[in-house]
Amino acid sequence: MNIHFFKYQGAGNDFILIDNRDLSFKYTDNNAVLQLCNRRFGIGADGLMLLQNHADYDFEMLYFNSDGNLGSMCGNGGRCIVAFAKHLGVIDQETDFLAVDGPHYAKISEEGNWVDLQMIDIDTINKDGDAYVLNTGSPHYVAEMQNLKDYDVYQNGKAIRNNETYKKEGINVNFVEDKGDYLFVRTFERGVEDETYACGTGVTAVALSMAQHNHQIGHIETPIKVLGGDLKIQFDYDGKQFTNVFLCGPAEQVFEGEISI
Ligand SMILES: N[C@H](CCC[C@H](N)C(=O)O)C(=O)O
Repeated sequence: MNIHFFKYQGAGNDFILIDNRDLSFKYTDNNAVLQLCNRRFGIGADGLMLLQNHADYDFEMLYFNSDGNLGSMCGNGGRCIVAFAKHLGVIDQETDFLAVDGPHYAKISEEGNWVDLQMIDIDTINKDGDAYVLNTGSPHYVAEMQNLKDYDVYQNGKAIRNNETYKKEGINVNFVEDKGDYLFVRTFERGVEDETYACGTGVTAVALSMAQHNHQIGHIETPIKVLGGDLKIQFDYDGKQFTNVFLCGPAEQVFEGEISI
């Protein structure tokens, strides 16, 4: 099968994008996604997304982790697929599309490389020891620490993701250092089973957890730095519920090509 693909990245979280409105890409076989995402033998990416038609929405997003399995919601992927939809002429500057965790509204800059993506409302944040655990479309564990720059995110993230509590379903593990003006975040992602340069649902989970932790109420804007760049989270918090949650950041097309599998 010959596949025409596009490569996108959002703050260094990188994805293969395929226009599958004609349903020509058959995804019954995990191995195809695994092979395409492989950084040595394929194109290389943290995940693969299909843009498909949907009767009630501008388009539907299907997201696979680089291990070949259908993932839960991917925030940076969501931002990238909005940029891709604009590139294809499927949308203009605003959209309502469908993802695995439900409908999402997003708006995109005129240049097509900055996307504000609305995330699901959140009303439950649990604790695991000192860490926060919540689902922002994907499950996340959030632990605060110092000297995050030098921390072994791979070994420690992997150990938490595979402990007795999380082993079966898996979890994305986020470490956060409060730098005063911004939060510095590093994430070990399930489904990639490695540290990635950014995780959109992860930094969203971090921003909400830190607001609860610091007893912040009202309209909150949280600047975030990750290994691959800068992101911003905006939301309203009344002490119980997080609403109008937006993940804002860059989404860039890197290249396009053909590959046969
Ligand atoms: N990188 C993604 C998260 C992918 C979710 C995946 N790792 C899973 O838990 O299935 C993001 O930007 O939100």
